[in-house]
Amino acid sequence: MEVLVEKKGFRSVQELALNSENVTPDEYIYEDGVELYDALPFSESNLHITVVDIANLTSPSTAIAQQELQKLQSALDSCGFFMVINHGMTSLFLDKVREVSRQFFELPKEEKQKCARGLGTTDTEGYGNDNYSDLKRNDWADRVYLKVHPEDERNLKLWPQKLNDFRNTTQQYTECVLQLYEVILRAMSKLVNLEEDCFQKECGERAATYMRINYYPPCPKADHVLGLKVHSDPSTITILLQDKEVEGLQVLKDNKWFKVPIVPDTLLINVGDQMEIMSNGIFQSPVHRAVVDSEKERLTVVMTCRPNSEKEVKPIDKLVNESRPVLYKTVKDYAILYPKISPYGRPIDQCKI
Ligand SMILES: O=C(O)CCC(=O)C(=O)O
Ligand SMILES: [Fe+2]
Repeated sequence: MEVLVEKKGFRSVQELALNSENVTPDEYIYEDGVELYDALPFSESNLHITVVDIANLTSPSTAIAQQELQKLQSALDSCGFFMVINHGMTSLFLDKVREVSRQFFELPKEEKQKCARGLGTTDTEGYGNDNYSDLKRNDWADRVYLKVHPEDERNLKLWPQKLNDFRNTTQQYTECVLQLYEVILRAMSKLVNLEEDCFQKECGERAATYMRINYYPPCPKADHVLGLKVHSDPSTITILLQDKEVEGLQVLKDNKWFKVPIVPDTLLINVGDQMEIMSNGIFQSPVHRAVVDSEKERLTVVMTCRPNSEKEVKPIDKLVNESRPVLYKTVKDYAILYPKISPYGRPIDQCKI
């Protein structure tokens, strides 16, 4: 397995960072520096991101829930990202999720390789990175990408065997995330005056959740590489656990890049492309990217929730009318297909009618 992976060019960024003797290979380098990438200016200020209180959102008091819904609305209108508090997960538990994720990257190379992804472009699950020889630039990151739900569709041979707590913690985290997911989808349905379970129904039975652990080693040329290219997420929504100390996520707003600050104990949520399609463009998926640090590693744990890959996803009928005609084509298995067609920026632009 290892030989095959090496022969076909899998090169872990983690190893590269250790062995590079301060030389960063060209295929990672943006010559003009990442601040100028796409000629979009960079703001030194942090983006203001609305904090939504899940306890309020689910409060039996209509007035309290309504007030919180308005906050969610303003977050979705302003940048498509929001933070949540009172989500039911303790600080200690979130630390545990980060810890088992980090432990994966501390495993010996041979152990990590046992979980290596296949090499086909649709074999995305497992350990590796998304650096293909036909891309112009590589990302300064390795990742582990695993289907965590539905449980009987887990590909357990790609899960690390030597980490005792990995499976339990991931199981627990998945359960918590699925609950949160439901609360958010219900709230978003309410915001567009649909039945509360409408978005969930649109995702089909056995909708999928994937966990993606992003590991960004430090890079001596940090201001000339990207940890993750400019993209929007192909998910319905994405639930992101940030690194505890090291910032790196940036969001595009009004043609400027803004830093997303770390707020302890919150989770960060963003709209994905398939929600944009279902909502007929009422909710928009934000464009974002990750930068890396010159000295410190960074780790994020991302849960992407998305429709069943067999389900046709299209704008919901009730959100189509004379003033808002159908804006998107019907798609199927979007999360696999579209990023391959357009690995930069917003593949969803190709679904616009
Ligand atoms: O690591 C981050 O901050 C961003 C991760 C991300 O955008 C993704 O995994 O889709
Ligand atoms: Fe993303």
